[in-house]
Amino acid sequence: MAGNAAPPVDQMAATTLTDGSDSPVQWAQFSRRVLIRTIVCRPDGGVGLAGQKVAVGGWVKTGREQGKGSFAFLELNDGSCPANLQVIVDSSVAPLGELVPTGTCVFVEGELKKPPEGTKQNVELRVLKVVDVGPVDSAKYPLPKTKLTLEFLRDYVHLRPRTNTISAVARIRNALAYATHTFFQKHEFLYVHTPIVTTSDCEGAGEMFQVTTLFSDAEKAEKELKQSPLPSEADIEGAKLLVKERGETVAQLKASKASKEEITASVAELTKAKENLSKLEERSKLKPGIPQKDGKIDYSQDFFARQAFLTVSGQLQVETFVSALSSVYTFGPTFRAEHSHTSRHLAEFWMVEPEIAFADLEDDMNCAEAYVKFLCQWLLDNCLDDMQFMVKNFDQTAIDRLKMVSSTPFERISYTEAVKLLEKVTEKKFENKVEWGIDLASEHERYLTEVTFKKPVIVYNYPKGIKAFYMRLNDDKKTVAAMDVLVPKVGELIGGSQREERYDVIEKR
Ligand SMILES: NC(=O)C[C@H](N)C(=O)O
Repeated sequence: MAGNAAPPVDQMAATTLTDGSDSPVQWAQFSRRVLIRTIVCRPDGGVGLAGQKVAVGGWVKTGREQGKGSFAFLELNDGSCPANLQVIVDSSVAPLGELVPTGTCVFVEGELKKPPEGTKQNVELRVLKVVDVGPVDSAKYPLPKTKLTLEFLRDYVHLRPRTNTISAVARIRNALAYATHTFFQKHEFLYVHTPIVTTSDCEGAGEMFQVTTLFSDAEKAEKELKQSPLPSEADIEGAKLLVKERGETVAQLKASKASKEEITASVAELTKAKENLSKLEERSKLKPGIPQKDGKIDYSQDFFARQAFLTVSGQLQVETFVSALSSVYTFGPTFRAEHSHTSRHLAEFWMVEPEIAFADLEDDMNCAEAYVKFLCQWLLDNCLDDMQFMVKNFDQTAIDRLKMVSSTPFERISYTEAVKLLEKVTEKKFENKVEWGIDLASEHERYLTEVTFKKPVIVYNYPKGIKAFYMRLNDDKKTVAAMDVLVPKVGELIGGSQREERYDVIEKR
């Protein structure tokens, strides 16, 4: 972006400057600019930086010429925070016309100033030099200033990150990923990468996406066969004969003690004939379509010589690591090919899967509760402005819930108690009947957390029939040491369990 920009050399020598103020400007270490976040998101809104020189780069959110074209206001955003920096450019500094269209990329140097009384900004940038401009043809720029639907944005994948919503989501996801690593690293868990392409389907957690090259191989074979037909048997016989003849020639030359050159040349001919034969034989095996054996698809001819899938969970693989490295976690993409189009079903999502050594269900619940609280507090501490945007546009109670979840001890009740509570509910008719043994539906989970307790709830000790084989059988022989964390407006957020360590017990399940 700033490739041919002359760096403001006097300001580059140090990463901080104390130019006329006690609070220094923070220069980025790997880019010749100051992040807009470090200006406008300071507790004083940037006013303490007035008088200091900076360079900033970003994309114009809105721009307008004022004073009969004598200067322009640009609202500049560089993605480091939702807020924009107000930038003022005088017509004597640069032609204003190409700076103002929404979407224009600009890299400018200037001086931070305290704006006149009565304006909403705490600080603004008076441009001294426009270093670089990436102009936009406003007639063709597809993102108008009006609110756009997420559906509409699907057609503008390359520009989506310029929108307030997608950039806020990106910053929030980044914060949550950072918080996740911070939490587990702080507690001495080791981050383990489990395979994304796998032959394991864990507990049968969901429908799997298959990974195969059989289709592309079949298409390639079909195309090749159209271009040149298969070699005939006569072609192959002819090639075999040639190999035989060339072999005999070599033998004769050797027997008659011919010159080294003659023998080398005839060996080369023999090699050529052999190569030609093996090519023909290879091609003669080309068959159109998907390979079949005994009426079924022959996966021995697939890329991995067996069926392979995108992972639905790294759990079983990470369990092998916990048994050697103590506490570990995975954090990566998982895939489920379920045809349920709800906000709770995604074909691709990121999942955190910790495994704790020498721990029981209570440790598991303590870890889950601490982790959820940590994430909520992290968002309040690091992403409040993005969360405020979410509250305004998507989810009115999001911040209230973050505050509540981060500060309230989670209720813990057994499945049996939960069912008893739900059976007593009279003011609401559930679509799914409540009785001991059912898998709690989303409506039940949400009732418990939103109505009964009005806070996060951990339900534990579920009937063994509805839970996975690896969960530890309790002494009552009817339930397993499993738990689900339920939170308001979402329902189940985490599922976990104590692992069955008794070989004879797990073998029977
Ligand atoms: N499927 C689940 O949510 C349970 C979870 N995989 C566990 O570790 O127990």
